[in-house]
Amino acid sequence: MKIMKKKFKKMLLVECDLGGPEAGAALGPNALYSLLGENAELVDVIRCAEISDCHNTTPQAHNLKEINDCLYQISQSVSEFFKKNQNESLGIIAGDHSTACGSLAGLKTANPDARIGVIWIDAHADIHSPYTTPSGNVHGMPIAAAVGADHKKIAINSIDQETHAEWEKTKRLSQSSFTLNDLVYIGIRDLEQQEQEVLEQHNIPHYSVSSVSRLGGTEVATAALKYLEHCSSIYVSFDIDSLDAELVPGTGTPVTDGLDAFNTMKIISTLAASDKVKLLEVVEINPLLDQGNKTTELVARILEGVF
Ligand SMILES: NC(=[NH2+])NCCC[C@H](N)C(=O)O
Ligand SMILES: [Mn+2]
Repeated sequence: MKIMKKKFKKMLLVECDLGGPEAGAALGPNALYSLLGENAELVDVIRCAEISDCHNTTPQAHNLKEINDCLYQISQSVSEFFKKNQNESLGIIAGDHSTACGSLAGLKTANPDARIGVIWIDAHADIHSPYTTPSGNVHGMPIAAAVGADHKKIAINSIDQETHAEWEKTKRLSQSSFTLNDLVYIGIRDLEQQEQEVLEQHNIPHYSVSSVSRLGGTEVATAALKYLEHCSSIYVSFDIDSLDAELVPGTGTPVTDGLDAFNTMKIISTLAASDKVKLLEVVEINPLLDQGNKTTELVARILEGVF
């Protein structure tokens, strides 16, 4: 039997569902981890507060106070890992997408001089701020937090004092780990007007689902890596709602007309093969919404050979 050498053998779990519309995504990391087999080595488990314990005093960014506590822990854990294991890679399985800016902050802290590129595989652009969010859900905001953007010129919300104070803290914790010049999207198809404007203004490249079907996952991933050629480290965020809604019932914000499993597997394996890809994060599995274990099992299969 051929023993495959998996790139992301060391795993961090982040159990958080404070950033999405409902509870359950905090159970995703364990559900997926339990399918990975004994080769996956756990480096840390970070548990965020439970929704029922949050007072939600930040109406334009729900539960942001508790999410900030979580971001701090993630950033510490990730930076410690990379300081100790300079040439290694880390896999993260997180709950909702709100904590991704914490992972990026950790990578940045460990390598302050690195120019970090980001490949964001998602149905959504997740580039809102509390000033532009339609829902107040923080899982729609991690990119704005990571780059330190408010988008005040295109605001639709005025934000209260506490939301303001916590958002300032989120941006501080996120440490401007990268810039919008070093971002590529794959699979996005459900964006608000404000997000469209930000993407156009910054000329952020995105590969649509139809371009992935036309060109193939390998070619798209290769092109994304090429676009980020000048970056020294790359972070990949894989939101499972990038996949077609039919394939992933166990996620909080499913969107139709998404990626197929084969091309997604090609994208992930091509990205993972790049030495520059240091962090691969998988998010938004919600076992409470799943049909049996259909979603988690599919994601585990997509990650086979990588995680
Ligand atoms: N990571 C996610 N699933 N994000 C969904 C965001 C949906 C919508 N754009 C919002 O901000 O509420
Ligand atoms: Mn997302």
